[in-house]
Amino acid sequence: MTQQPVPAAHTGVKICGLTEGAGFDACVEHGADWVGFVFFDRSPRCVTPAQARSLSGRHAGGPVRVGLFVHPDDETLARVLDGVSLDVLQIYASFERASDVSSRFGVPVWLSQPVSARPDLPSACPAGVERLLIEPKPPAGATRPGGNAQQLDWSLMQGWKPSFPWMLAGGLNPENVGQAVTITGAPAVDVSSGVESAPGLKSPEAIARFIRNARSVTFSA
Ligand SMILES: O=C(O)c1ccccc1N[C@@H]1O[C@H](COP(=O)(O)O)[C@@H](O)[C@H]1O
Repeated sequence: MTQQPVPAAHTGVKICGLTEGAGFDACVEHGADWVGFVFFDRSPRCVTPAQARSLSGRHAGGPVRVGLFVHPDDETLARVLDGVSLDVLQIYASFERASDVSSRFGVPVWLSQPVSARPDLPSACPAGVERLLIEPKPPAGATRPGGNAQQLDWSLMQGWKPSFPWMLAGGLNPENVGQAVTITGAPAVDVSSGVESAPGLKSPEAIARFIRNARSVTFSA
């Protein structure tokens, strides 16, 4: 029997930390799969629910809207969800809290998994969590757990083949994303600092190049 070619799937791309219209428009124009809004007041990308709603309203449809939260309490999640419609909650929390948020709010939850050595790579995804984000542990003295333009040692991930959905983040940019995908086999990538012209300000040109370069690498579906 003749072997059928395996269709190539494209690498999923999330552009995180949108704060203004030109960056959001570039995500839509160049076909980002997800856009992220940061609800963490120590980030230069922090937005209010009203700002996120206004950006979202620029285009019907378009990328899936992800809200990013750091150890959020229920009140914060409820207040933000009251102000803007989000499709996914990306959180920094324990496995238990992530499962709890998923069942309380009925919105898909993604959970950050900080990694600095191979044993940190998770072998399972907690119940109710849709996807794990693999990113480096923050540097000593960091004021936020992500968005620090810090790169993971991708070689740690060679041969790691999880059976659950995951995404690679940390220090990615248009120049290194192709190599990151090739080495790690990441089905999806997430970027913030690497597509900015200044902290909190996205570069439409860098967004276009990041998406193009991430998708220039194909993997077997
Ligand atoms: O972007 C932020 O400011 C941020 C704040 C707090 C937690 C996470 C944050 N960002 C996340 O980290 C990844 C990687 O960022 P970078 O590309 O290295 O700057 C980013 O994509 C967000 O998911």
